[in-house]
Parts: sequence; C-alpha cells; structure tokens
Amino acid sequence: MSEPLRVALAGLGTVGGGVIRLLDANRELIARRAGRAIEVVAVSARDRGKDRGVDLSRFAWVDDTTALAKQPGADVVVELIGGSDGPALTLARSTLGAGRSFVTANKAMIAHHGLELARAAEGAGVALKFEAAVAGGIPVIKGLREGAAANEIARVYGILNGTCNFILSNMESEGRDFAEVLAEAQALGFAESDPSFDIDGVDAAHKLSILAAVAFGTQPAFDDVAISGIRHLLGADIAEAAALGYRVRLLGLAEAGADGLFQRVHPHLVPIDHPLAHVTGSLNAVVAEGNFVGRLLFQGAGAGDGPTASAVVADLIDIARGEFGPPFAMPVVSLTAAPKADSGERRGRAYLRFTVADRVGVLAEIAAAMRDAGVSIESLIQRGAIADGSVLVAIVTHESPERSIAQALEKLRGSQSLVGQPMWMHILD
Ligand SMILES: NC(=O)C1=CN([C@@H]2O[C@H](COP(=O)(O)OP(=O)(O)OC[C@H]3O[C@@H](n4cnc5c(N)ncnc54)[C@H](O)[C@@H]3O)[C@@H](O)[C@H]2O)C=CC1
Ligand SMILES: N[C@@H](CC=O)C(=O)O
Repeated sequence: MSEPLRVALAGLGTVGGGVIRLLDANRELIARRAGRAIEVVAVSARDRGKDRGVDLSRFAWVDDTTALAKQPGADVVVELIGGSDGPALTLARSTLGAGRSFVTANKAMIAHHGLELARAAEGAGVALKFEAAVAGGIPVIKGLREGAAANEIARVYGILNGTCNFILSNMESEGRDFAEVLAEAQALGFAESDPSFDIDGVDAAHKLSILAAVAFGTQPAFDDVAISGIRHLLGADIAEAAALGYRVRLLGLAEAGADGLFQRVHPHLVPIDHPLAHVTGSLNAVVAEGNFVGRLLFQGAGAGDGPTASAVVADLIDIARGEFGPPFAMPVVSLTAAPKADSGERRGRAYLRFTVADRVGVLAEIAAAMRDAGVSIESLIQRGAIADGSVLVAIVTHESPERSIAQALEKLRGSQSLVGQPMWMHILD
C-alpha cells in the first residue's frame, strides 16, 4: 500500500470529534477503499484541556490553528471550525496557497468565498472539497457533480436545514414549543454556534447558493438569495396547514430561467403526498430535476456528528485516491455570473396568516386588499381568541403572481386591525 494520506484537523467539536471517531472505527475499510491509510497527524481547537471523549495524545497539538496550513508532514487540512471569515478563511487561503488540499464542512465560508478558494485550488492543482457543507451526510454535491453531470438541471430544491426541520416536525407531531425544541436541537449538536443562522434561514441560504452553483454552473451568489426563516411561525400555522392537507417545511429553491437565476429560502406548505412532507427530524432532502435523468431525490441525515463526518471522510477518500475535479463541477472560468431573477412574475398559491383584532370589519378589510390587488381567495379560516384575545385568519389564495400578493400585504401594512406581521408561505406544487 502507498504512503498514508496525512491530515491536519482544525476544530474538534461535533463534526471534528465525529471525524476522529469515524477514522478510528472504519480505519481498515477506509484504507482498503482509499488504497492507502488516512491518518490524522495534527489537531487544533480553542481549548486543549477539554474532554472530548477521544484520545488526542497520539496527535501533535497546534495552538495556532492557522499554522496547520504549513504543518510539517501533513498532505491535507480539514477545517471544522466554522465562520465565513476569521481563522477558517485564513486557514483555507494559506493551505491552498501552500499547495495543499483543503476539506471543509463550512458552508458559510464556501458561500461567501468559494469562488476565490476554488480559483486558488485550481491554480495550485490541489483539491478543495466541501461535501459536508450541504445537507450533512447526503452525498448531494457528488451526486450532482458526478452522477448527474450529463444533465441540464432546471430546478433544485429541498430541506437544507436539519435544525429547522427538527423544530417543525416536532412542533407538528408533538405540539411542542418552538424554544424548547430549538434547545434540544442545540444540545444534539445540529444547530450552528449562532442558531439564528438556522432559524432565520441563513444557513439554508448558504447551502442553497452552493448547490445552485454546482447544479447550474453559476458563480455562488449568496447575496441573491431571498431569505426568510421560521422565527415568526406559530403552532397555529402548523395546525392550519395540517387541516388543509399540508405540512410546513423550510425549503430552499433555485431555478434557472431565461431571466436569470432565482434563489429563495422560505417556509412552504408541502402537500401531504409529496415526499418532502415525510422528511422529519434532522433529516434533509434535495430534489434535482435533470433533463435526461428526470427527478432525483437525495435524502438522509442533514446534521450531527456521524453523518457530517461521513461526508468529510468521503472527501478525504477521494483525495487519497487522487480523484478530484473542479470544486463547483466545472472550471472557475466556465462558471457564469447569472443575473438575479425577479420573483414578481412567479405564479403560485399562497398561505397568508393574519393575527387580527377581534372587531367588526376586519375580514372585509383583508378581503378588500386582496380584491384590489387582484388576488382571488380559495379558502379562508377564522379561529377565535388566540393568546391575547386576537383572532387568527388564515387564507389560501388561488394561483396569483407574487407581485399581487405583495401588493395586497403592502396595502394592509400599518392597518390598525392587524396585530403583528402577516405570515406568507408559498405552497409547493
Ligand atoms: N454540527 C453539524 O451538524 C454540522 C456542522 N457543519 C459545519 O461544520 C463546522 C463545525 O461545526 P461543529 O462541529 O458543529 O461546531 P462546534 O462548535 O461543535 O466545534 C467547533 C470547533 O472549532 C473550534 N474553534 C472554534 N473557533 C476556533 C478558533 N477561533 N480557533 C481554533 N479553534 C476554534 C472549537 O474549539 C471546536 O473544537 C461548521 O462550519 C458547521 O457549520 C456542517 C454540517 C453539519
Ligand atoms: N446547523 C445545520 C448543521 C448542518 O449543516 C443544520 O441544522 O442543518
């Protein structure tokens, strides 16, 4: 067998610990599959003294994480620290600059700096790999880069955040409180160090922008993703959705069209007979529609130590085998800068929820705003006295341009009848 692939590992938290445990547990199998052993030679994290349940004494400890880029004897650096900038980015730049391969699970960094890093990797003739950055353990980057490489992809969408899906499906099945389920997701190691990235849709948007780049051959364009999360969702929205035959899921969706690339992360009502309605807990799922292969569905664990480590180590196996192509599935020079498509002309059905004061004329005011904007109402439910004596009004619209729905909501902005902001969810067809 050839020389081992020697790894310098930055970050020993949920994912870093998982990588060490996985390399220990499947050492021989991995060596047979990779054609050579994969060995961690040096590690670095913030707190040397912390008990991580793994024996670190066999590795060199490096206090300055960014120095791992030049760690003597290391062939590849694995970054599992997190953060779009800071030490993670310094480490990425200096590792690739030193002509070494780089593996990361850091979607924030790849979404913001992936193009620059891919250029550096290509220039140095080394690998930049980030399978774990999108949908945790699901090999969706590999699936699109390799398995579906012959296809033109029209649309890619799915459940890209395990924390949100864990919260939504727990609220749905057990009627549990948002904050309580979020705390459990944090304890299980699914959530980001700043969980607002999860619940406000930013983490899913990071992943979507990477996925879109790989699927459509475009430069990652995180700033073009329209983002809203699940922070303002009520248990009542989940109950109304269920009564109407839907489940609520936070979806990321990217679509290539004549007017450019449309990218959005938004809570959706998913019909109960759609496969995404049955993706529960911290699972993720991605649907990609190719012009020859048809509809592909990738599903599996989107977060957690084991699944994410599985994706990181798969990247290491590829590097050990000498198999690595362009990070975004085509050379950087071929990635196009797609214009941002306008959502206004998109047509669809919508769920709109208003919390309103319980007084005469409120329903008429909402209905008038819909009529004036040309939005036709398919169904309307009013539920009396929630929490502070206000009333919940949930509307499902007929198919309408999004611009018209936005106009109706704009008309209602500042209305004395409304308590708080309306909730708008798209209905997946
Ligand atoms: N936890 C999960 O399920 C998943 C996480 N990821 C990504 O993997 C990366 C790591 O995530 P986790 O393991 O969950 O994080 P974590 O918070 O559990 O671990 C982070 C590790 O990095 C170290 N670290 C943080 N700042 C540092 C600094 N300035 N210098 C040196 N070391 C530092 C910490 O000491 C810790 O060992 C992140 O980019 C995250 O977005 C990706 C997919 C799933
Ligand atoms: N916080 C992320 C972790 C994996 O990417 C999530 O919940 O999906």
